[in-house]
Amino acid sequence: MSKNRNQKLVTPEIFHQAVIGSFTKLNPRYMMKNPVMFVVEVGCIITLLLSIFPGLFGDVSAGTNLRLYNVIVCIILFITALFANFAESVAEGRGKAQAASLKKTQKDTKARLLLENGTEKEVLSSQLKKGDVVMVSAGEIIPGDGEVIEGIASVDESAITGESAPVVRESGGDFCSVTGGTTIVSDWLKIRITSEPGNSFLDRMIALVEGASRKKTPNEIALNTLLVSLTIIFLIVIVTLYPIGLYSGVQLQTSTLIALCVCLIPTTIGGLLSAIGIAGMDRVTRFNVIAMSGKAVEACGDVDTMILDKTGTITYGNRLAADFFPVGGAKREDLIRCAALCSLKDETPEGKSTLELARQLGDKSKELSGSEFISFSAQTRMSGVDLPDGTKVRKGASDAIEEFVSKLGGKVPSDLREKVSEIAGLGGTPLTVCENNKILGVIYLKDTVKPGMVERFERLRKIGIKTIMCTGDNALTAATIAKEAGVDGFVAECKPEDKIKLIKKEQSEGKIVAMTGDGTNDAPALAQANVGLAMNSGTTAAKEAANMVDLDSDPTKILEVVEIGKQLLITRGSLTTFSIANDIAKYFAIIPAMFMTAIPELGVLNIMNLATPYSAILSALIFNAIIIPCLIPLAMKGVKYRPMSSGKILARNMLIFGVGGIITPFVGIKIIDLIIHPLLALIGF
Ligand SMILES: Nc1ncnc2c1ncn2[C@@H]1O[C@H](COP(=O)(O)OP(=O)(O)OP(=O)(O)O)[C@@H](O)[C@H]1O
Ligand SMILES: [K+]
Ligand SMILES: [Mg+2]
Repeated sequence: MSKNRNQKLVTPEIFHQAVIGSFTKLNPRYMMKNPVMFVVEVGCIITLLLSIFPGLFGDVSAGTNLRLYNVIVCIILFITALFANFAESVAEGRGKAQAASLKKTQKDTKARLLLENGTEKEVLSSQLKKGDVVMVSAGEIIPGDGEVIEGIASVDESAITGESAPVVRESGGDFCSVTGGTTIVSDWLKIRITSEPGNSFLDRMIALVEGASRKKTPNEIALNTLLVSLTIIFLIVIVTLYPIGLYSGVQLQTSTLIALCVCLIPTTIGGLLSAIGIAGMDRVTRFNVIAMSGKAVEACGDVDTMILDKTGTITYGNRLAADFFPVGGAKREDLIRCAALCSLKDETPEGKSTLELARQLGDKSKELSGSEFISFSAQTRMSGVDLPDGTKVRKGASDAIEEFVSKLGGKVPSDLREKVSEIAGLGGTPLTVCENNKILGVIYLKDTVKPGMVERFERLRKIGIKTIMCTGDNALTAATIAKEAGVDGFVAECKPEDKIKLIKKEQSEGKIVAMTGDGTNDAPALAQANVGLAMNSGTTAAKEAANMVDLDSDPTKILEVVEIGKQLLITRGSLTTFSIANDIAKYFAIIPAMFMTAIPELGVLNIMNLATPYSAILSALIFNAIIIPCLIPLAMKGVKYRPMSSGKILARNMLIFGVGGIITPFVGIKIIDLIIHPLLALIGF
């Protein structure tokens, strides 16, 4: 995980940039995108005018310096707007810092383009087009995103993943994808470029972490609408207060009305909203996951169902051959020989380890010239070889082999089922081996459930997420592993298209579905899922279909990403509750103080016992401003939560942030009042 990524909330550099950003974002054209803060800015401009022409709107003052009062309100409003901009700039700054380190990787490098006549031509990496084929050898930088079409090499991807251990990339299979900017450490690769210039993975990643391509998410838009409605309501309240004041013999000054308005509109959440969203994406990036949009991160928070692969996700995935069991009276040597024969060219972990075990047991079978190898596919669930003499040797899922043998007129030995069940009962994968129409026996493939899985699924269950394990394995193995890992459900003998069916079924019940995938096979399912997390090592098709990519290619990462999404939603909900509760509390703090002199009965409501109306208003306004930077750390880090159902989380947070939101301003405003009242008294307020 992001070991070399900066974990500090704000570095001096980010702080510096954010201060500059706070001012440049004051541009009204930019502020308008955030209507709540725009109202603050308009208020600031009006009070500025009133600082120059105090009598502009016919305000009168009884004994106090009206101009000075307007100046003070104007300054506090200005600072409020700056604080909100600062929050957003800090969040953006963290992304920009990451983008800067990525950009270092993005320099133009030389590339060796292979021409059709077989010769090489040196070009710049920026000139490479989709479909070009390049040669890259040890020590050279891979000039663009692509797929390996020949060769096998170890690649240092630390430039983008921060992970220093090199990874193997090879043609075919699920580890054929390479990213521009990474370096080949040993051997060579022939690569077909898969991205157009300027639209590489790195380009898109930089744009995303910089926030350049950030769009408001549907939830943000909905919340914004709510905030705007509240703002309009409070504007109306303030406008009607003026005649009410006149009627009861108080002439409220324009600055007071503006101050009151700003205190009442939801500036806290208005100022922190985009920072919360950016921070959510940033937190995902820190886990070395690139989210293609804020919407994707947010969807994580709504996930109800998580679909996980068994092999490689729940288990280690390097299924190792552990033993050979002959059936139907076949000789063990024959079983081992055939298992080895059909694994000679099988590059899967299953194939490699079968061959290895066979060799350990003394097998010496060699490739016969003219043999035709049939590689494994998830569709057929078997692999094998057709020998020059026409003999067909296969290994694969037992039901697939049984069908294969039956078609050739063979019989299924009576003791096969028993052996298969025995292996499956241990959570292992049985691979049945046949030579033409004769079943010889079973290979026992062992795989282990990763440690800590039970706890992780338990956590997910508590937050109301259902986990379903998908596997191409037989039902018994699936059931055993599912039980051991503690998933809620499983689908056995699952083909790629079954995954899409499963996703669609869940979605038709109104569920939000998350899944991970690596191969091209997974691309349609990744696209269908609400949250699709592709492995960086996977094929380009899978990466393009997904809305998130894990640079570390760790399929279990989906568990963390979903929790980050949940945390984003909880943080936003909590701070919205806090903000609105705050505003209501301020109402009760200021109104009695304002009307106290004219309507002494209101004195009963003045429970806070604030010194003077001026002190009350300015204390509330100051509190309103400083609460924004005080909440930046919470907005960025996210509200801590314990795994429990959404309903419980909501109730708990309503209590903490709602009640807290009502109490905090009472305490805060009172303290500020105690501090500023003597100062105000000095200048005649
Ligand atoms: N190299 C192989 N040769 C022949 N058969 C294989 C090979 N690898 C796997 N199989 C068989 O095909 C089945 C399906 O494999 P597949 O990789 O699609 O799913 P899986 O690895 O069991 O599950 P998951 O979906 O979690 O990866 C396996 O259960 C096994 O019986
Ligand atoms: K407010
Ligand atoms: Mg598999």
